Amino acid sequence: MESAIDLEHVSLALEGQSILEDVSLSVPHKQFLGLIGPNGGGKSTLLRLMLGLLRPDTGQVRLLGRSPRQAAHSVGYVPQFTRFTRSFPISVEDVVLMGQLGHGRWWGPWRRRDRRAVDGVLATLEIESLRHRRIEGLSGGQMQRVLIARALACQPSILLLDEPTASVDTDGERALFDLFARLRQDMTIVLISHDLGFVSDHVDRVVCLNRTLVDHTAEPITADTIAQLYGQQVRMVHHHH
Ligand SMILES: Nc1ncnc2c1ncn2[C@@H]1O[C@H](COP(=O)(O)OP(=O)(O)OP(=O)(O)O)[C@@H](O)[C@H]1O
Repeated sequence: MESAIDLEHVSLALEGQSILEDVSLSVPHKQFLGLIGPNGGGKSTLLRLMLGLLRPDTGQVRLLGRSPRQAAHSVGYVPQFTRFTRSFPISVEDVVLMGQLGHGRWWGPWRRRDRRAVDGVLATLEIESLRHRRIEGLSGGQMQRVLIARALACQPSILLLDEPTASVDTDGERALFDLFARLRQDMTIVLISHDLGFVSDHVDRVVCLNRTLVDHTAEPITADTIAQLYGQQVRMVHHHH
């Protein structure tokens, strides 16, 4: 059986600058993968390739054996929090329903079936009580859960998360990783983080991206390795729970 995600010799330059160079990565079904690396290392760009928002200059990206565009209805995406504007006067329910747009439904009044699907994801994220709240007034942790609920609304088999714990406190982080531990039973997860120590406690495998990709499956990750590869930007702190 093919992998959930397959990148073969992917290279990409943007505005004449090489961003990704000969990146190959195969993520088996239901693997929980941590993607780490310094600022500007190309992590978000790699997710954009998986989403079909960018195309590689050379090499190939396949999700579930198909092109990213063909597989889009099976992929949930949680953007970096800071890239999501919160100034719209819309409710939590509306944001979550938006997760179903582009997944085979036409714009128009929400159907009762759509709303019922939202019941399930709001319960999974334990945010039923926020359903009719405007998103402007939510805390960072609450908003992060809303964005994850939105990504789950299409019942994806691949979930891509760009720094989902960046704007939540330590308790919130722990709660999110408990959630990911449940979700990973049903889907493949790729999670971008700066925090190697925290991530490596929870994921199956860690890969580091700094224009080229280094797979740490085979070798133990030490603070020295990280410092040599990436300087001090990646934290190597083990959190004790
Ligand atoms: N549309 C674009 N045009 C030109 N350069 C871009 C574009 N998008 C990203 N870049 C550059 O590509 C590089 C990688 O950016 P990317 O956002 O993928 O890194 P990242 O690893 O996700 O970083 P961070 O941890 O800061 O989010 C950066 O140097 C960035 O300036």
